[in-house]
Amino acid sequence: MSLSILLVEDEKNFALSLKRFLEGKGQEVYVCFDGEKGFNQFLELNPEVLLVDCRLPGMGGIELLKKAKELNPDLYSIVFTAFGSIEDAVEVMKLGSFDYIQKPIDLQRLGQLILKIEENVRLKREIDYYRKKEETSLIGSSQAIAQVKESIHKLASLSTTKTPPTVLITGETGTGKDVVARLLHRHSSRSKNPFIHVNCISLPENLVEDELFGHDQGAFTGAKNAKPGLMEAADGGALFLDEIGDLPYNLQGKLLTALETKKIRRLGSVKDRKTDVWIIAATNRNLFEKVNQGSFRQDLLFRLNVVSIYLPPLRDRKEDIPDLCHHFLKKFSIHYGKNIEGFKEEVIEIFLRYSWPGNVRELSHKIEQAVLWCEENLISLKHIRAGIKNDFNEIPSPKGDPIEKRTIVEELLQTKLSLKELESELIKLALEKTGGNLSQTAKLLGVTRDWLRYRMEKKLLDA
Ligand SMILES: Nc1ncnc2c1ncn2[C@@H]1O[C@H](COP(=O)(O)OP(=O)(O)OP(=O)(O)O)[C@@H](O)[C@H]1O
Repeated sequence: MSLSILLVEDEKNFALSLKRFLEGKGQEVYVCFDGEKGFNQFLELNPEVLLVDCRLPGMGGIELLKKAKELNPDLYSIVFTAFGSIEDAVEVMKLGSFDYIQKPIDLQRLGQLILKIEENVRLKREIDYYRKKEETSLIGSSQAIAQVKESIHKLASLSTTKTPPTVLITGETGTGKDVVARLLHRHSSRSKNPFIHVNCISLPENLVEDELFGHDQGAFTGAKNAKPGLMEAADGGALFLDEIGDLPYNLQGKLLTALETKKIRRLGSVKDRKTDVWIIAATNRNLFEKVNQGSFRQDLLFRLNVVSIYLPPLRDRKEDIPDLCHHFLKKFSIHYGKNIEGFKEEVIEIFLRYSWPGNVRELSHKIEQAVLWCEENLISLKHIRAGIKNDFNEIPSPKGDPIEKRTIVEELLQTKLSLKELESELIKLALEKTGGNLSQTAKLLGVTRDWLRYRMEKKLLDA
């Protein structure tokens, strides 16, 4: 594991020799020679460790530390001083610095401190990971989900020191591709190493290459320091390339080379670096179609598709809906501090009839919204439809469905509007929807045009 370290030290020769020493220990070190620039660099890099000299031109080391700690209280810092004043030492430790050491620096001691920090950072990453792990589980008892779980376990049992085969996860949006990618990593022998998620669609095209492969110092205007890319950051772990279908064509070749040679080359570099990254890719597009259209490389598709996992849309595995409903109900009840026991049967019935174009994500949002509105023991249709006009009001309902009809009528009765008022409101709304066209309004209401005209005239007479 390598730490990202920012070193702010005005003695140039000392700073550069320290950089070499730490890089020799496998760390990524960025150097600045004055406080002001050091702070700007800190804002840009957000390093895990700050090594800073107490006395600096421009902004002093203690002030820099104070500002950096305000922005990132988890930052590890070690402060150097040539003067060894007790007041400085007290202030530095009060600011939560990891240590304070006097110049000339004892490199062995510094090396040990860095090792300790590395251990702490590793632990923190693991804790964060386990926290995340609790949040991730693949719910569902359908045949399709059972098969996906089997694939995850098969891949996990390949506890090999070699890089596992590339996996391509396909399925419509919201079907759980991200969940599967995380589970693959979590159950694999790489679970203690990073899992890095990159959404190829959200990266601006000109930045994708830099993000994935990094750059060397001076690779382009503004590249003041070398920066490792995400392929390097995921070394030993997994890189999840989400929406891979949107990876720019010119980078597809570079990714293919990286996959085949297990080496990457930073922008502006002539040196290849070895990487051991498990690539998991996902897409909701048909990549074979993209190959036919000439926007996706066939050789890359074959390279990615060594193992493929398909997540069918929720409408094709409706038996998962009850389990998912209870899972999300529990999750959001805890989150919003509610005590809701379950769903009225009518809710599950209607959920089973809906087509869920947004898949599990849409179901999860729907339940979150219902939990927010519900102040009773059970979630009923009124909570599902509450408050907002949304697509869900258009759930296809087989004509004459007794449960649906009864629920609507019950809701209407609760409004305490008279039959006359209801009729009048219904006609008004239908007229609005058809832009005042009588024939269409009559059709919408399931009545004849003459009947509609008669009721409207009567309404005018009654008024
Ligand atoms: N089987 C499942 N069990 C539990 N939660 C699930 C399941 N499938 C999806 N989810 C949840 O649904 C939401 C959407 O899932 P996810 O982000 O994995 O979908 P996706 O296929 O990656 O979508 P996109 O293509 O839009 O990125 C997430 O909150 C996820 O936790």
